[in-house]
Amino acid sequence: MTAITVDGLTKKFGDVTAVDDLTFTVDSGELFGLLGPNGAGKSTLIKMLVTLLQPTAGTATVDGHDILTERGAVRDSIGIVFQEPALDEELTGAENLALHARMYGQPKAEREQRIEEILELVDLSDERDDLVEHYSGGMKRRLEIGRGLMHEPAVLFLDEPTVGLDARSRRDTWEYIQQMNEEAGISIVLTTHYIEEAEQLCDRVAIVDDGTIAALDTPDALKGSLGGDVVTLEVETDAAPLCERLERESWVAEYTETDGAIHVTLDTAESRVADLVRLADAADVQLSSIDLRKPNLESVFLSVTGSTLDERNAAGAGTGTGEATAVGEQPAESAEGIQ
Ligand SMILES: Nc1ncnc2c1ncn2[C@@H]1O[C@H](COP(=O)(O)OP(=O)(O)OP(=O)(O)O)[C@@H](O)[C@H]1O
Repeated sequence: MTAITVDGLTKKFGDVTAVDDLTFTVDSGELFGLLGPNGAGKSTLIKMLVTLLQPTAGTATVDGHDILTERGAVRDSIGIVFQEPALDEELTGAENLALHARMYGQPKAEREQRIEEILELVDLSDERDDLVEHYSGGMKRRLEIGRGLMHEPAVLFLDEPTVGLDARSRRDTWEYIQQMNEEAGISIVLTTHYIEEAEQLCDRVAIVDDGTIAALDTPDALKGSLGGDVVTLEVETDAAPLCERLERESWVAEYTETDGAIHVTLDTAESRVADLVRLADAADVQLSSIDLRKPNLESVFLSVTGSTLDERNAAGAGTGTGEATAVGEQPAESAEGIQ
């Protein structure tokens, strides 16, 4: 089943094309990541999918409902957690969830049971009656994610779910996101500019750059597209005899020789290090060091966009809107509020 279909979706702001003719699908139950630098167009895409922004062209369906013609049904089937915190700090955790449930018109009995389930899911049962102002950053984020799940949406949108969190809270939040995806079977679309987040968490990742999708696949397939791991052998003597032997090995995808080193591309390099050392011995070539590098999404980003994500983030700083629309604060183009 398909959770989301995106068909030629485009958004222009004056001369700026924030989202440029995107077409892709998200499967039901999938944890789908939009990875890209600040200003790539991720938030704009999400805002169109959750019906907060009107597309310039194209359309999409969410849980089978068209974002242009069935806005109410789309809104009933989604949960949203934006970058900007949208909790009432002067209420307790449980009260924040109750407020949300009342807005969705959940009956009291159902609401109370759901609040306890959600608090347990995000591990905040013991803090249910503490004021949110006393929560840590990670706890607030967990409560927000839980709140997005209160009305049992089919699809949950998370815009930069771990931005501003320390490394420990980030990892904890990843665990909760994964748990919700697996246990509640909910489809999740998240945006991130953290390589590791996309790599660790997502079933499939779309690399978004300048409003377009530069690559889309599972993290493993994206990394695999680079042709394998790279082992760099630094040599103290003439490399030629070793190159001759590498030429004959079927498990060597390719090798390049630079000054004092041979870079060998191959699959599952860790299982071939001993073979490489043996070949060097047999060729009578002295090695001074061996370095093994696995491709990561950073190298994929570099390969498909021509620059690193950090370079793009630095260049894009100030070009993005820098803020997400908080829940309830819809832009002028949106006719109705959304919670
Ligand atoms: N309301 C707006 N008016 C004019 N330009 C906008 C508006 N919203 C976004 N943009 C522009 O559209 C482009 C994409 O911005 P968007 O916020 O979608 O990127 P992003 O990938 O989500 O980055 P960030 O995480 O920094 O928000 C940027 O060039 C941005 O300046």
